[in-house]
Amino acid sequence: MDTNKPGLRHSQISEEIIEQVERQLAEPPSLWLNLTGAQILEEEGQDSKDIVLPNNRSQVTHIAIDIGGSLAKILYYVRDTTSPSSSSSEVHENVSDRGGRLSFVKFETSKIDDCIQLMKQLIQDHARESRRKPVTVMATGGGAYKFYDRMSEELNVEVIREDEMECLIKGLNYLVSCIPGEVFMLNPETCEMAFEEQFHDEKYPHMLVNIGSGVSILKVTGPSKFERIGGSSLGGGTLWGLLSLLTHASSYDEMLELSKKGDNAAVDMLVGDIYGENVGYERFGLKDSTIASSFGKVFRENKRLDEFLPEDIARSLLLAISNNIGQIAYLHAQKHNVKNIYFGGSFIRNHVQTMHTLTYAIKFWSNQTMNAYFLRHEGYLGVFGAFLKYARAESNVPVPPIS
Ligand SMILES: Nc1ncnc2c1ncn2[C@@H]1O[C@H](COP(=O)(O)OP(=O)(O)OP(=O)(O)O)[C@@H](O)[C@H]1O
Ligand SMILES: CC(C)(CO)[C@@H](O)C(=O)NCCC(=O)O
Repeated sequence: MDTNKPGLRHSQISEEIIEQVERQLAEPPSLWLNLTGAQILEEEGQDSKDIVLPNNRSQVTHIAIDIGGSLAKILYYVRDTTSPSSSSSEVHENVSDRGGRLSFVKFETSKIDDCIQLMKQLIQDHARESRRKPVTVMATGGGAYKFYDRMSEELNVEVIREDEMECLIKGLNYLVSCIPGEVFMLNPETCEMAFEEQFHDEKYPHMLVNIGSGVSILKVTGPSKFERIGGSSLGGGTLWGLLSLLTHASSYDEMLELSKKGDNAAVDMLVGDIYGENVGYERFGLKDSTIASSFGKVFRENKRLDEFLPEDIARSLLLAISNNIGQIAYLHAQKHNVKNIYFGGSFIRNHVQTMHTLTYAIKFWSNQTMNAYFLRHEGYLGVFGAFLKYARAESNVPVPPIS
């Protein structure tokens, strides 16, 4: 393990591995649930631009939504007639016992109209069969309160609100315990993913660092026992907002793409910029290539914004925010005596550089004693938790029990 302090200018990650990992994590896969188990369905994911609505053999029976400050995440449950292991033409007779598919879609919260429209369509398709029980919508996140009246009126169904932190923890604990292949670690040297069935003996306590618009840090001591031990307003919304001011990128993914090509040393002040090239402050583990001050070089360069490369700015800001969150996470874990840290929230977007920075920070500061874990459905913990609360109460949704 490299002993350099986090915040190094470059990380030696092979392009090939980055591509490999990011291809594998491109979009959150659908899940299949039935009474005896749950699994990830490895197939093309969906984005709001190419949503495939269920066909008429299937029924959307449950919808959950998590409306945050930046993104609204929808999950819909389709009681399907085909099992994942059968060919698409094979139809099972006893449909109600077969289980069903959970699909995940996200929208920008600013496009809440489109989001409500999608739910409306799913509900209307379901309602065509008058004998069916009406769909109930489970809503969480701040928007469950902000848009409650609108959703109730426009959807014309019961909307049940659930606390966002409770939902996050329910979703996390279920995904970790019940979905094989959901949780992974990143090798801090090579960035290869490591999937293991059992990462650690002690299930509790663990910590969730949820990086959404802002950051919430939760200590979890039991399946539904947790406390919010910290937070930070420097989160995903900060990166998204500042990069939309400072670069021409029009989407979050474009910003992440830019950051891959940048050299943050063009804007960050490195230890070597202060001590002299090839001279560091080794006595305290500060190499010449360590970032001494994020964006610290900008002022003395005396250049206009358009004279800096957007790629360099994107990389610098992503590193600054990820390092800061990694360090706060470590400090909270140390203070609360927690070894295993799960990182969630859409900020991560399964982006290798971000996961690497977080992993590196945790490993370095804890002297290798703490672990950083990531999840394939990182941005969907809350919406999944909201669904589980309802599914549990409803006997007709086959959800395998938590192990
Ligand atoms: N397609 C995207 N568009 C915009 N932001 C994205 C996208 N994908 C990932 N992000 C990042 O994810 C962040 C939002 O994460 P998430 O959905 O977990 O939080 P939220 O629920 O909106 O926020 P909060 O919980 O703080 O209310 C954004 O601020 C941005 O940094
Ligand atoms: C306000 C919430 C909880 C909304 O999800 C989130 O954005 C957050 O945790 N923000 C950080 C607030 C703080 O602790 O400084």
